[in-house]
Amino acid sequence: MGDYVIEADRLTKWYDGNVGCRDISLKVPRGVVFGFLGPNGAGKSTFVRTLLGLIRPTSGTGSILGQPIPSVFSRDKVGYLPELFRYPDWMTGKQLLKLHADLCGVSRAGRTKIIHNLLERVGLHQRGDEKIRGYSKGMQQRIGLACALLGDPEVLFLDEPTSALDPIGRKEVRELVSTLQDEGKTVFLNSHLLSEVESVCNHVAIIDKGRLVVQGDWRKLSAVKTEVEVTISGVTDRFWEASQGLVLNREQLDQWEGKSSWRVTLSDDQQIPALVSELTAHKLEVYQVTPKKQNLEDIFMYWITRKENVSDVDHR
Ligand SMILES: Nc1ncnc2c1ncn2[C@@H]1O[C@H](COP(=O)(O)OP(=O)(O)OP(=O)(O)O)[C@@H](O)[C@H]1O
Repeated sequence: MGDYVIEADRLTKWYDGNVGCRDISLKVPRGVVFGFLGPNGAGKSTFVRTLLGLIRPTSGTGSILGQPIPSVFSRDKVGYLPELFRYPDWMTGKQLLKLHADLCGVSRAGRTKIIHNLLERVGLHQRGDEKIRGYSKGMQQRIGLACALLGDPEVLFLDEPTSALDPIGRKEVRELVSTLQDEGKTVFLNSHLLSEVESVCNHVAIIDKGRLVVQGDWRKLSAVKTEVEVTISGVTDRFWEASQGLVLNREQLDQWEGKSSWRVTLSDDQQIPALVSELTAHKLEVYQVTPKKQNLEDIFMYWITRKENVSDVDHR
């Protein structure tokens, strides 16, 4: 089996002439948490459902765990939490898990313990005997997560796993995802919550209007110039003129008691020492030099709002 757990080659799905996802090629290495991102309607769920064999691709190919899709073998080792799910609400949480255990062939021996552990894992251990109709949305999402984990899958597809959860629940699911990764599982995570994706994923793919825009380690996808906040005193126009080659742009943020703070744009972070040297060479008093850290949201917005779509494929 290759190093890639999920592979797609130009996977395409059209719905009656409307694009669902188009020409998406990607490779997900084993053991990573892979963030699959895109605005509403970008084609994330379509891509996942196509990979899972729930809908037929119009063209292109894919494989999970080395098995071409759709494959019964790979489904056996895959857990899936769909975005829109509805469970029989007359069942209790435990009954639902027993039903799913039957469906995915979990052996009867040890089943009670497995279900008990799963309920504990998703924070529902005291609510397993209650009917699902009495569950809150967040509890329904937790029981869905437990269903996805039944059968101890090697690969998990989680479509918006925290959309109904409160901040505590989100933190718990983040921790659960990290634990799953520690156990060697591969997690394919669709989410709009970029701050969450940022904290659990290194690898991401961003799609828009059905097409892949970019993929790779999100910290390396930054194509935005470096921004630095500086607080100085004694700055003159002469200084800015002298540093034209270095400072690509500047914006004054504040001014008080002879000091001023600026947001300065440099071509990259290698230029920060040069900026500091330039400031001191001009005998300016430097109170603060703080590079602005880019978060996943900055990077997402950059790639989604830029004019031309360029694929930067990085499978490391
Ligand atoms: N069953 C369907 N029939 C027709 N069009 C569909 C169907 N499912 C999705 N689409 C269309 O395909 C496109 C991609 O939808 P999809 O649900 O895959 O996007 P998404 O990125 O998962 O969106 P969201 O973040 O809002 O869940 C949208 O234009 C959507 O309207």
